[in-house]
Order: sequence, then structure tokens, then C-alpha cells
Amino acid sequence: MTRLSVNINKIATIRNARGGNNPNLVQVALDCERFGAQGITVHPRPDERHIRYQDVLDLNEVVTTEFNIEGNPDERFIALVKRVKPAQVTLVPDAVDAITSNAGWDTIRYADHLRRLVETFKEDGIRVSIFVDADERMVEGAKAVGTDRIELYTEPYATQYPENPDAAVAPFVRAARKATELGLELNAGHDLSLENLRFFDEQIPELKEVSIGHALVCDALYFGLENTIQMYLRSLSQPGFM
Ligand SMILES: CC(=O)[C@@H](O)[C@H](O)COP(=O)(O)O
Ligand SMILES: NCC(=O)COP(=O)(O)O
Repeated sequence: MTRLSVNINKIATIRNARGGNNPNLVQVALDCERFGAQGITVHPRPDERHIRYQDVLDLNEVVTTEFNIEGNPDERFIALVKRVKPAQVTLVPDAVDAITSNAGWDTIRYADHLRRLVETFKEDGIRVSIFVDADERMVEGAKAVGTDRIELYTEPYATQYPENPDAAVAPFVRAARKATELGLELNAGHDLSLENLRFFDEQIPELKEVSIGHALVCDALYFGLENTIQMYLRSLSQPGFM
């Protein structure tokens, strides 16, 4: 079964556009859960352009599904995650000026750094996931630093999917098999959408969780949030939806 974690960054983007509290991020998170989401993902960035650090504290008071905090593990992020102790932290190697995440970790080059981070979060009982490209060497490197899970960076899949779905998914299938062989659990995310999600999930039965934000919020403009979440759930292997 693949679980759906809704990334609510873009809800915060809209709220911040006017400086007030509309839409109310906490209420949207609660509604996502009510509409079937099995997790809430946030990705605070140092400039707080969407999710603010205070949002993470506020959400932690109310989220009852899996709370997943993604981000670049700078000092402030580490302190926040250790304070909140979410179900899962996803480590993402973002450049400070990146528009969005655009690559996975080089788990070999940064092995010592990642090993220390994994240890510090595991001390607090937080499940750790490392964001990686669909590259078997990077999966092996992730295993070597002690992570529980990896999250496959799916933007390259999403880009190639319209022209050649089989070729697009092939490296992800290989990376997923490698992860399973090594005993690593598997998440995926970035640019997954109603167009490309079902095929990805069908080809990778090992998948535990997808986190989806940008496309889901765009779809919600047309279909409404409740319908949209149900449509994404129907694209995944879910008991009751198959
Ligand atoms: C790690 C990942 O792929 C997503 O969290 C993505 O980076 C979303 O961040 P933005 O909403 O800032 O684009
Ligand atoms: N980890 C990926 C995520 O949370 C959402 O990415 P996107 O759907 O906004 O591209």
C-alpha cells in the first residue's frame, strides 16, 4: 500500500501573498487529513517563503497523521526537527537560492555528514529518509549511512513520462529494487501528478509513501481539495480503492 502525504507548501505560498491568515494553513492540513490524506509534508526553507518555522510548531500540535518535515539540514532546521520530533524527517540537499529542490544527495561524498545527521535524528526516535536520485550507487550510499528510508527524486521521471513512460520509470525501478534488496524502505516525490502517478506506483510496488504538493494544489483549483485528494488516492494502491 502506498500512502499519500500532502505537501502544503503551496497553501502557505498563497497565504503569504497577502500577509494575513487566508488560507489558514492549519485548517487546510486538518481538512487534508479529513479528506483522506495519510500524512502532511512541509518543507521549511531558510527564507520562509512558504512554510514558516512557526507553522511547523503549530502544525505539530494538530496533525494526527504522519508528519513529515523535509529540508536542508542546516543548524536551524536540525534544531526545529529535534524540537518537534515528527514521525519522519526527509533530508534534502537544497541550495539556498534554489527555486525548488533539484537533485538528490551525493550519499558517497557526504557520507560522514549524513551519518551524523541520521544518528542525531534517530536519537530522538525520528524516522529518517534521504532524498536521492534514481541511482543505485546513491541508494547503496544511503544504506551505508544508516537511514531508514530513501525518497526518490522523481522530477526526471515526470519530465520524461509523457514521451516514454517505460524509459522514464526504468531507473526508478532499478533503484527501488536495490533499496529493497538492501532493506531500505522507499518514498518518492517531486512533480508527481494525476498524469504520471498511477503508472509509477504500479511499476514500483515497493513504494511506501508519496509526498505531493505542487500538482495536487493546482488540481484542487479545478476539482476542489476533497475530490482532488480522493483522485490521488485512487491513483495509488490503496485498500478499498483497488
Ligand atoms: C523535496 C521535494 O522534492 C519537495 O519538497 C519540493 O522541494 C517542494 O518544495 P517547494 O514547494 O519549495 O518547491
Ligand atoms: N517530497 C516531494 C514533495 O513533498 C512535493 O513535491 P511537489 O509535488 O511539490 O513537486
